[in-house]
Amino acid sequence: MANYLDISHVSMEFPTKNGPFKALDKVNLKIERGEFISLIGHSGCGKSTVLNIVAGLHQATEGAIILEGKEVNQPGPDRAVVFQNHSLFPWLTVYENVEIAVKQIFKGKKSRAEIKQWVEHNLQLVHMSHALHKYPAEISGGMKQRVGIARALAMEPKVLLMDEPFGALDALTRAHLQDSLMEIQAELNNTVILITHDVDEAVLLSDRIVMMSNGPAATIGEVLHIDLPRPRDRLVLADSPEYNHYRAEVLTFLHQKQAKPDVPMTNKGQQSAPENAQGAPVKKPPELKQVVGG
Ligand SMILES: Nc1ncnc2c1ncn2[C@@H]1O[C@H](COP(=O)(O)OP(=O)(O)OP(=O)(O)O)[C@@H](O)[C@H]1O
Repeated sequence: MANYLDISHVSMEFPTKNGPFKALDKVNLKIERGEFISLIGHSGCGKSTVLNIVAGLHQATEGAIILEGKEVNQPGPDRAVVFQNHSLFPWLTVYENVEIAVKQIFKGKKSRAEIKQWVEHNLQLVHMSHALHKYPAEISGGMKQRVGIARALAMEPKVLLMDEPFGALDALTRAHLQDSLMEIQAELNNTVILITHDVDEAVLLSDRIVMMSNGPAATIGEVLHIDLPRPRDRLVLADSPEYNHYRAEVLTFLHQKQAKPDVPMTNKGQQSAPENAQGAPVKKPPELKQVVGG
């Protein structure tokens, strides 16, 4: 079905002590059911703001979010969010962290046995069945992120919103989670908006990559359709001319069309990270956020 989710003429102005700051200007994006969309752009361009508006956490100054024909302007279980820093309750086990969301959503609709089965099924999807009774402090960062994804999936949201869900993970764990996400996507066909700074991640996972211009008053610069057959295998794709063409298109957008000065500062006062030879951000202290580059 076309236009499952419509981000329609969305502008956002934040009040600041120096007067209003226009972060977004007329962002327009129509997303089909089951589409996997990545949002990419330089640090501070407004990706999280777009996601937070879709999630209902921010109110757009202008425009609207229409989901299945209805305007949404507050948070709801139809839009589950997975953040970069897993948000598990430390006093609950892996199982209980998912169960709490499932009980909230399916109260009165699923029996106790069905709830148990559903929680276990979703944890199985993210390969966490072996750790049901562990506490967050007893599992790795990658595992916590898996649990966060299971919790979001278990809510059966209409749209899954992911804000750099793998940003804090090492490259190998990140690759495993990307593969898991592709498997899950093949099975469930979720509608997903993913924010990422990782060009390879965007090309590997997406049906479309939405590239945002630099702020202030950021908007959608270009949209790239990724017409690679699924299932996608990162090793096969590494040698694929099509894959490398898409990758080059995104890099050209970011580093030529929307190039930033050598040492960019966002208006959050954060300095960008240096990149390695592949254009991936180099690991840096946790207080600095990773960026695509400058
Ligand atoms: N509550 C706020 N008040 C004032 N300005 C804000 C607020 N939230 C975000 N901004 C500004 O809006 C712009 C977009 O921020 P946003 O966090 O959406 O960018 P981003 O692309 O997600 O950045 P990053 O990639 O670094 O996470 C930035 O200039 C930011 O400083």
